[in-house]
Amino acid sequence: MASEPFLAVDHIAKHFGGVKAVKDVTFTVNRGEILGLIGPNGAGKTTTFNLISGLLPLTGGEVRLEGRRISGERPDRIASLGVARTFQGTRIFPALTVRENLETALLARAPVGFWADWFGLPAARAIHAAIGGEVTNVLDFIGLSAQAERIAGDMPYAHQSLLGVGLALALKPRLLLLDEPFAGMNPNETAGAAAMVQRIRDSGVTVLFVEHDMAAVMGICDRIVVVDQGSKIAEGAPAEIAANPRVIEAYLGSDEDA
Ligand SMILES: Nc1ncnc2c1ncn2[C@@H]1O[C@H](COP(=O)(O)OP(=O)(O)OP(=O)(O)O)[C@@H](O)[C@H]1O
Repeated sequence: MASEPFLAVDHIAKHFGGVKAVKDVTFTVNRGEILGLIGPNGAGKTTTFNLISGLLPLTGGEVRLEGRRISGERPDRIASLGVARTFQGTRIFPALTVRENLETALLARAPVGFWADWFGLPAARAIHAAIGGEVTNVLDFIGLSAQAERIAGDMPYAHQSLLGVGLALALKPRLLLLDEPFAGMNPNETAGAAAMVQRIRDSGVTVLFVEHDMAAVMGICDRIVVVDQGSKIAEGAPAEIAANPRVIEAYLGSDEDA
């Protein structure tokens, strides 16, 4: 029998009452690849992310990470197994600085109790010192070192989006789900963020991402899965997808301008 794929999305379905947001979608993600999940508005992409990360219960099917069923587990459990994600519109702490955002994410992961932290016990100090180094690394990785002391909510959206990626990276994931990482970015920012996604993959993290910027998707994905109206309509290398008549029709038949 072939060995289990890194991530197996196996006949998943999600119905919201009468709305079949995801009907019967199956695909796999190989370890170390960048897989793009694309499709017109309302195709079911974000719902698929929510099913993989455990934010929503499945109506049918299952999701496995290295052969182990993760669907049905709580989102924090799935995160602790190495699956981190970002959100459309970002979920940063807008009143905190960039550094404080990352410290908060790293502290949430570290085994330090609230009271030990509060009283500045030596163990907590040691953890803070370790976290300082990690914050520096993540800041460097997401290209926000110069913005470390800025209030996150005051930054342009593109920078907030990078910080969202940093918060996910702070969890030291093996699989990173990025929901529209290039939204609201100009071409220069998109190029920088695309290079960052490739660096993330090169550091050993498998990446699954949803994105509307077709040039960026075509440029950095190893493979692409296309969904439309809750169903998978195509899967393949970027060049195959770009030439696929069903994909072209799905996009031309929608209001999508991407
Ligand atoms: N909580 C919900 N309750 C009811 N319907 C929902 C819910 N979430 C999503 N839907 C519906 O499910 C379908 C798929 O939505 P989803 O957000 O997954 O699409 P998407 O491909 O991510 O779209 P977009 O590109 O616009 O973000 C849509 O018809 C949407 O209206």
